[in-house]
Amino acid sequence: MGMDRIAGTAVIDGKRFAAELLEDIKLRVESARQRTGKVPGLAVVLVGSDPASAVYVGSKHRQTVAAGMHSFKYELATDTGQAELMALIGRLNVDPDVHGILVQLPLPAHLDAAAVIQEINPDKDVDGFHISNAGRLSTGQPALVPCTPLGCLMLLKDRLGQSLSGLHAVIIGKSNIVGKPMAQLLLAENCTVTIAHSRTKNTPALCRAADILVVAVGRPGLVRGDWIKPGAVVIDVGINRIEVDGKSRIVGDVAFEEAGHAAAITPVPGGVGPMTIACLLSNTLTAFCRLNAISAD
Ligand SMILES: Nc1nc(=O)c2c([nH]1)NC[C@@H]1CN(c3ccc(C(=O)N[C@@H](CCC(=O)O)C(=O)O)cc3)C=[N+]21
Repeated sequence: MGMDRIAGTAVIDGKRFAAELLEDIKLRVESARQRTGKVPGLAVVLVGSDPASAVYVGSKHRQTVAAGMHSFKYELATDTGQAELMALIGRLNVDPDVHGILVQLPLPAHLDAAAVIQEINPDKDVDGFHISNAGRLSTGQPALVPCTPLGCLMLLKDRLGQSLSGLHAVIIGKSNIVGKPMAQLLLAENCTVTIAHSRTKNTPALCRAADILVVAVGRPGLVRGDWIKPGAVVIDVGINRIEVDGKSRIVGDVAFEEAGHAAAITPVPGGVGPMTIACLLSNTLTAFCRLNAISAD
């Protein structure tokens, strides 16, 4: 995989990996279309007008179409009620042209996001947020896996030569969306997994033992150079908007310029972010193939 270097450290090019994955998905979408006469379809539901969410949803729409899939966008008013949203999910669950359903988070505060997610047909839950998919992942059954940790795992395997067995992975962050599913994926790869979080007492010392360090907290520069073991692979999931000299910039959770002794690190932007969207499309194709009982390639 293409990558630049800072000193001896490889900068993992997630943007390029995601672009290559998209090309591969495009070929497999065409193959699936020829075998079934049908086209995979992704429905994205956006409630309200959060500008960042609108940008992400626009990007998802463009890439879905670029991969040869159908994209259905539902843009609902901020004051949409719970019942109305649940009814829409109910219709998408049984719509034969829809194979993936994504409800953009966060939802406005008056809506019960957990209830909405549990309403999604688990076989169409391309975010992998449904309890059924979380349970499937943690018990080793075929699941739809949350996109961000799935993308992180792909980058790690590409970097470390597929087998992660026996490596010590430390994950900072215990969210249902990144930290916990990341831990399950790495356990399934036979890593030794430690999860650190805001109440962990000796996080820097734990990190210094990590062969693989995954950081998903949302605090710019949290991880300093001396938290990183020489030769470790560092995956920075953070996306933080900060002001530098009056300009808005996006940075991760790792002090990137202090990581010169890591073997490799993902940059922000251009690392994990683009992989999240590529994995969403990959999950939509996976869902389509399972719903149609065909193989994925
Ligand atoms: N149901 C749901 N599923 C999601 O997957 C979901 C969501 N809700 N809500 C919001 C977060 C955020 N998210 C990102 C996807 C791609 C980039 C991405 O491609 N970032 C680029 C560019 C960043 C930029 O310039 O804005 C990068 O890191 O290089 C970032 C963030 C998906 N999310």
